[in-house]
Amino acid sequence: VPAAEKKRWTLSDFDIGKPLGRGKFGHVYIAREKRSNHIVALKVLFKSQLKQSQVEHQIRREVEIQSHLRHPNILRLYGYFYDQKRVYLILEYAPKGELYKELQKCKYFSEKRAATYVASLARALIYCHGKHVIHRDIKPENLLIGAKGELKIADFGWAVHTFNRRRTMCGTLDYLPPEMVESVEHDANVDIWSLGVLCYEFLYGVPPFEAKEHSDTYKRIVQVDLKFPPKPIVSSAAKDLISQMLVKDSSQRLPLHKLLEHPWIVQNADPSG
Ligand SMILES: O=C(O)Cn1ncc2ncnc(NCCc3cnc(NC(=O)Nc4cccc(Cl)c4)s3)c21
Repeated sequence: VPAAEKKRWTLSDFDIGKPLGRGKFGHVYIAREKRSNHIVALKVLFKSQLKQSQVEHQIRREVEIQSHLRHPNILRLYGYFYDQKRVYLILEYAPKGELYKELQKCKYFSEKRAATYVASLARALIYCHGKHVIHRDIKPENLLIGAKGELKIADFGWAVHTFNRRRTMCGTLDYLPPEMVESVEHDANVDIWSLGVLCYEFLYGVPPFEAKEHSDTYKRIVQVDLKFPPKPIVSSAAKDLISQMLVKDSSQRLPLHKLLEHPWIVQNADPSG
């Protein structure tokens, strides 16, 4: 709906449908824009909660960043509006829902499915990095599934333009690379680390540095305490790729364009993504 982006949206422009999920800051509903009959997802955020979490600036940055991103594996944010108490994000609807629920159901993915997802995410991140945007919060909870089973990166609430890198801590610890856990300067290579963590979790069903206590996860990340369980059986090519991504020195991580040429990706990823 390109032309409509300039327009001032209000709640009366939409028929609201069933709730799709409830996040930390508010609920997501399926909705239909009345004039175009276009189906969207509407995320409703309470201003009170945004204020007390001091994340209003992040919403504005997210809208600004997302307004320039157009990629088949990035969930569109068409626009936003607000009323007295709430802020509404108008989002592309992902008919097959949340990836993490799919991962919980399957326990772990086949190498073909994992490689196809990782390749599509690598292409989306190459696109973002080309626009000096780093996502910084790549994890199963922020991945949705489109109508054709393709992955869509959602929630750029933690994304930044690389010229103004910030040291704020993100969501769950599991996905943070050493430089963010040690809160030193970080760059686009943080997304390569998180993609490596994601690839491991796709194949084993658990993230690589999981531990009971936060402090133990922190230690395992900064020591890059990477171990591959004996079960499920995973190819050495997959382990080789993961080992080249989960490298402490961010400049030594396998660049994303090299990832797309890695034998495990070439042999297992479905080119259509
Ligand atoms: O996820 C579900 O519950 C289920 N679901 N199922 C299908 C489906 N189709 C589309 N979207 C869904 N969900 C919304 C995904 C988001 C995209 N972008 C976001 N941005 C954001 O939350 N920003 C934000 C919030 C609070 C503070 C700050 Cl700082 C930033 S959330 C869908």
